[in-house]
Amino acid sequence: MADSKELGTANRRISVVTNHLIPTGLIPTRVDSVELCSASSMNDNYHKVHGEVPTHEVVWKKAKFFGDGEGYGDNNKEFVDIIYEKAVGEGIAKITINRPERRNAFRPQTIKELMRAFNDARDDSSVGVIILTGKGTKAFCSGGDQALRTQDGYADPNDVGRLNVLDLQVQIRRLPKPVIAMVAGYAVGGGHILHMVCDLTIAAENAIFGQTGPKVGSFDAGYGSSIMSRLVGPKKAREMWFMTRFYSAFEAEKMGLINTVVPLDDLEKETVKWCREILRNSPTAIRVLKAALNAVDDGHAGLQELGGDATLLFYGTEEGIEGRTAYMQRRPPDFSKFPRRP
Ligand SMILES: CC(C)(COP(=O)(O)OP(=O)(O)OC[C@H]1O[C@@H](n2cnc3c(N)ncnc32)[C@H](O)[C@@H]1OP(=O)(O)O)[C@@H](O)C(=O)NCCC(=O)NCCSC(=O)CCC(=O)c1ccccc1C(=O)O
Repeated sequence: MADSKELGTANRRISVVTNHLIPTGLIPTRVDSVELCSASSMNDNYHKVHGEVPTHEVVWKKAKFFGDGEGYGDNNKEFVDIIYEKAVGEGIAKITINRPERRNAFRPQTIKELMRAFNDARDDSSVGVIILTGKGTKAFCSGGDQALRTQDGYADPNDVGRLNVLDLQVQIRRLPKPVIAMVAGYAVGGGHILHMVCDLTIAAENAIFGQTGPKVGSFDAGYGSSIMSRLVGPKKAREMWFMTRFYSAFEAEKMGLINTVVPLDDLEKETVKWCREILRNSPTAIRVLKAALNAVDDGHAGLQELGGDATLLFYGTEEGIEGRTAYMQRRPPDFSKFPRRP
């Protein structure tokens, strides 16, 4: 009779073969592949060296602003629409939309606060991963607050119409750290788009995904259409937008819209585990990969982000330093010792 190690090896081989044979999208379910190839059954040096991801309880603390906090002082008690926290002793920031009575619908004020928090998390070099979530278990976010919708966007306190969520989408997309959407309950309308622009989505079993725009006289012809098409394919994206149906977490996972589904009670624990797993890896590698994964879709802006990372790395090389030093010393640079690599 085969021992568990042999079974594990056999399962892995079957998994490799089947994953090659079955076109992506037709692989039955995540559960099948996990059964075939469980990481815990792997006994190779890679797993011995890196070990298990720690699962101890995370401790959240209201975030102190890393920089000047733009008038928000040392803590964020002035935030009204969001809660901004950082994990004690680990590089995780958590930003929570805090309008549960409105299913976490956003208004211009919400977006402004979210942008301030994301900006701080970007600037704080102790932060490596950011979680975006909604307060409570009923909704991640239900999109723009329809009660405030005017003829030119969503009314701010001065009655000026704004669609500033579009700026937030760009900010998340360009932020050089992974942003993880942690979704319980509804992620619909503009809330659905917010999870799509995040790098990863971890959903609770009660999560529901969908676009409602064409029912309420709205649409997102920007990232909300193009990124969706990339995630689920052009046909399914048309279905989501044209039909305005809602999809369960399991359907969303099957469609490639999200990364994984976990029991509601485990949502934060699992999300933090994913954060810790990412945080063990090279921040520069993650940064460049995020830029690279977005580059083609984001056109010139995507190229600029990736190109900026190349410059950032080049500044740290002897070759880059020689150029600057020569300028400061008023002499021609000597690049002769630097290889012209094949
Ligand atoms: C989310 C629901 C399906 C949840 O249903 P249910 O659990 O039964 O709760 P309700 O009783 O409906 O809601 C409780 C309470 O919350 C209020 N509420 C919920 N959602 C909103 C909202 N979006 N705006 C305002 N208020 C909301 C609801 O009225 C209730 O209040 P009471 O006072 O207790 O009655 C369901 O709530 C639902 O369908 N919600 C609306 C979903 C929706 O259509 N959202 C708007 C989609 S359009 C959009 O988001 C555009 C956003 C945008 O800014 C944009 C514009 C242009 C380009 C791009 C974008 C973009 O990307 O975002």
